[in-house]
Amino acid sequence: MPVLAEVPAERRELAARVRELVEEIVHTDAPAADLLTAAEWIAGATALLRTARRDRPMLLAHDGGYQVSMHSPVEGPGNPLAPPMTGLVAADGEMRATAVLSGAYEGPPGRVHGGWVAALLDHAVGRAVACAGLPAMTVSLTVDYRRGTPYGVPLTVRARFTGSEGRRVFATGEIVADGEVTAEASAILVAIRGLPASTQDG
Ligand SMILES: CCCCCCCCCCCCCCCC(=O)SCCNC(=O)CCNC(=O)[C@H](O)C(C)(C)COP(=O)(O)OP(=O)(O)OC[C@H]1O[C@@H](n2cnc3c(N)ncnc32)[C@H](O)[C@@H]1OP(=O)(O)O
Repeated sequence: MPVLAEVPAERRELAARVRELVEEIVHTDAPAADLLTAAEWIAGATALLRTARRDRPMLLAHDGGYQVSMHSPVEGPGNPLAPPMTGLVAADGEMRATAVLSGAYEGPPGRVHGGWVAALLDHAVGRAVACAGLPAMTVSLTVDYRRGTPYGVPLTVRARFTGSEGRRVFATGEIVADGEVTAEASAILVAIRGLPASTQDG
């Protein structure tokens, strides 16, 4: 699988602008005519991109010294669905990254939707075990929501490999906002044979 030397700046830029767009869509009180005008502009941009559509998303690129899944919906700097994760550090079975989620991720009022909290943690445990040399898929994820996870502020996402038994791989993780743990996870993953060695990089 080819790995790009870096995330193309234009892809990062496009995804960032779409994230802003999504945030404004959920906050705007613009009149109906302006909503329709914006919808037409967006349709134009979509049509432009569709003229050069790939069959599959482009996957891996280097970013800040690490291989990232460029279009992952959680960490991907090129995917506007992803918050994304930044400042990734992953080595020896431990990972840490930062994510800032906008109001577009709201679940309970003023707080991040629990499904997105779980997505961050699922991704984090996958990252942690991959950088322990055991690329694996989650088969069980238990999340304890300790307090509301705020949006609009930096969240520290951490996870670590805690052991393995046969093909089962174990990991824990947590999200920290303003020095307080908001959610904790424990996960069981199953090691996948035959994944490319690149997925074992930090
Ligand atoms: C690629 C990009 C790279 C980018 C650069 C690197 C970045 C790298 C980080 C990326 C991070 C991504 C993070 C994404 C995180 C997801 O999104 S993971 C996706 C969500 N998970 C899935 O889709 C998995 C769905 N499940 C499956 O496909 C199948 O269960 C699996 C995983 C293939 C395993 O099936 P299987 O091979 O038939 O194995 P099976 O015999 O059922 O189970 C194996 C063992 O696990 C146990 N087990 C199975 N299920 C359970 C369970 N629920 N509870 C407890 N034990 C269980 C079994 O009892 C068995 O134990 P033993 O008998 O061996 O002791």
